[in-house]
Amino acid sequence: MIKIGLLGCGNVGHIIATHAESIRVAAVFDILPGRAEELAALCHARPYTDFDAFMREDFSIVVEAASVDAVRIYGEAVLRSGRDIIVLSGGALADDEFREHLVEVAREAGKKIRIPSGAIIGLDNLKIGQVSPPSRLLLRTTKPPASLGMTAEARTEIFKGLAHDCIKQYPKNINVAVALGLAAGRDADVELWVDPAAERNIHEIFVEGDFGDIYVRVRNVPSPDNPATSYMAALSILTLLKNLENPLVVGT
Ligand SMILES: NC(=O)C1=CN([C@@H]2O[C@H](COP(=O)(O)OP(=O)(O)OC[C@H]3O[C@@H](n4cnc5c(N)ncnc54)[C@H](OP(=O)(O)O)[C@@H]3O)[C@@H](O)[C@H]2O)C=CC1
Ligand SMILES: O=C([O-])CC(=O)C(=O)O
Repeated sequence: MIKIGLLGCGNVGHIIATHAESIRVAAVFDILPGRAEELAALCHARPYTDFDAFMREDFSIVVEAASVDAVRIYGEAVLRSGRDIIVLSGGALADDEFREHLVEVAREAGKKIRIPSGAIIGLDNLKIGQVSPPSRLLLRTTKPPASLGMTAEARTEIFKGLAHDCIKQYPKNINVAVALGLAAGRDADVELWVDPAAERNIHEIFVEGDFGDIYVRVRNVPSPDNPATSYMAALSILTLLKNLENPLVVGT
């Protein structure tokens, strides 16, 4: 059974810990002691607020479900310790210099940085963009005001531009756009909308290229404990973990 270290004891951390059937959560880490202890008790793991002590525990992979900052702070140390890392806050990799450095560290250590599909569908075959670059790659995200931590009277576009700029302004809401770009091999265009009539976190993906065109719409149920995060993101990590050691690999 794969043993994981969970970095981040918030909403996704809870879903992973309470649905961990094919994996064992050996240790959990968070800035706040109360959060780490509460989650550890739920899944019979050891709680840590000291990162070095957390890293001395016995696990082979770290699951990051914390923040863009956490990836920047701890990513390198995880890889250098000889563990793979699953990065949900993939927005951290929008910074070219940081991403290239982290990838180089992973290469030297013989370890992997895995970015799950998270709150969207289809990162697997969007990788065709690395072979045949898309002429259009747009993510239109619409969230209810609560998911964006704001109020709004009417549907309003609050950002239009490139993913690597959007993630700086909305690091808790648009990691998917950076993941999309990393898969397809070019920075995605992003429109971010707040809509008081929306009840779900909606991601619409538009792609055009030599192959034809794609339109995908994902209407995600917000997580009960953090409406910014779609419930699907936690399921995506659980699924990635469940398949890690499966010899049959489905998807590009
Ligand atoms: N790629 C994708 O598709 C998606 C990515 N995400 C991202 O996944 C991450 C987790 O989401 P979610 O669980 O809902 O978020 P939560 O805010 O509910 O939980 C994150 C937890 O990690 C803690 N944390 C943050 N930074 C650090 C740090 N530097 N060191 C230790 N602990 C830290 C937080 O503490 P505190 O509250 O004190 O900051 C909090 O307890 C977020 O970054 C989110 O944006 C979410 C959905 C989809
Ligand atoms: O969960 C979502 O809908 C997307 C999200 O928050 C992110 O990508 O950071």
